[in-house]
Amino acid sequence: MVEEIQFYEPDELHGFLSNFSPSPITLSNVVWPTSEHYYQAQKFDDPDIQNEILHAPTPDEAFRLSRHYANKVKKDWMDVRHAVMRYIVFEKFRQNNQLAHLLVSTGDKLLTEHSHKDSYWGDGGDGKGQNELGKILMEVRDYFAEREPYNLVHFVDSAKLPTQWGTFQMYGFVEQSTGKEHLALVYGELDANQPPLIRLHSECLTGDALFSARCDCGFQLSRAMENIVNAGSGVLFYLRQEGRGIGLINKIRAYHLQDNGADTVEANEALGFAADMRDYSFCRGMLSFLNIKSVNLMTNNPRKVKALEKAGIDINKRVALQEGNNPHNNGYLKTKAAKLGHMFDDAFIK
Ligand SMILES: Nc1nc2c(ncn2[C@@H]2O[C@H](COP(=O)(O)OP(=O)(O)OP(=O)(O)O)[C@@H](O)[C@H]2O)c(=O)[nH]1
Ligand SMILES: [Zn+2]
Repeated sequence: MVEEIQFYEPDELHGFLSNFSPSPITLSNVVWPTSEHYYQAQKFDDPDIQNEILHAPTPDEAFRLSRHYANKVKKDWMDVRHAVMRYIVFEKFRQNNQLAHLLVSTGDKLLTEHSHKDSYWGDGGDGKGQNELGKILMEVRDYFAEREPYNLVHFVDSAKLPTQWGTFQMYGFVEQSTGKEHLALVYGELDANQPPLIRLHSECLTGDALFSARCDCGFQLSRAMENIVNAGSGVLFYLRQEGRGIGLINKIRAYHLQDNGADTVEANEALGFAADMRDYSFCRGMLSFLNIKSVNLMTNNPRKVKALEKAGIDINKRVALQEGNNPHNNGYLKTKAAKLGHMFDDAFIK
């Protein structure tokens, strides 16, 4: 059975699908506050009425004004209204990245405008209406669903995550090509015109959760979260790339080989893996969802910088994150510098 999403009020769970939900749309230097404002204004040829609707304080008021001027609606309106609606709904999602991601994340569910007032755009309240708005939304969804970055990850839900440093908002995503679940922990308000401080942290269960001193991951994770809070805003992406992409059990095998003298790169190769199996291309989906185009990236890894650049993300600045050098990981850090190119200050790994 096909699952259905019914929407109507803009402040309900799937309210972003409603034409009444706030979604600025710029057309010929004019900013329409909602698709409803634009749609109602197009009923008239009179520029004064159009202008009055454009400046209506709410979409409800835009709707009311259009009813008020009902006798001035242009003659061919019924012939063109579907095309007008299709155009503005497409623009709404094309110009509001996060809304396009949310739309694609509805998957293949049936989208229904559940309106007892409208049996053309909506389902008429009894399910017998034509649901033309729902059909347009599904058509727009099909368009974005096959395109990057919308097809890279699906956003699922978001919730608060209080931590010892501060309260983050945690966003959950599913990578479409692998089914892996990734997180973005957002702190503070992101400013669309300022590159935020971010960390792309590759999962390391042993270091991040089990206090391992074999690597520097856990130390870097805490410092990155602290730095983000101190900066006032930023994002920690927690990427499920355990063991540089070989998985936890293979990492244990690699550690076993290292217990017997191999270094971290030799161990991977002995197991038949490349030194680093991580792919970062899906990160563009999460960054786009958060409307981030340029970043200040906390990392010592030049491959990460290159991979992100290749994925179309501008690295405004690299910020070193040198943490947790200790007798158990000193050899590992030296190998990372020598063989994987990690940029450490000499004083840090001496
Ligand atoms: N295969 C393998 N993975 C490891 C080993 N030690 C740590 N890892 C994994 O390496 C990943 C972290 O990579 P690092 O090279 O420490 O750091 P990075 O992410 O490349 O670079 P930074 O951004 O500077 O931290 C995590 O997924 C760890 O689980 C190891 O000996 N073998
Ligand atoms: Zn680690």
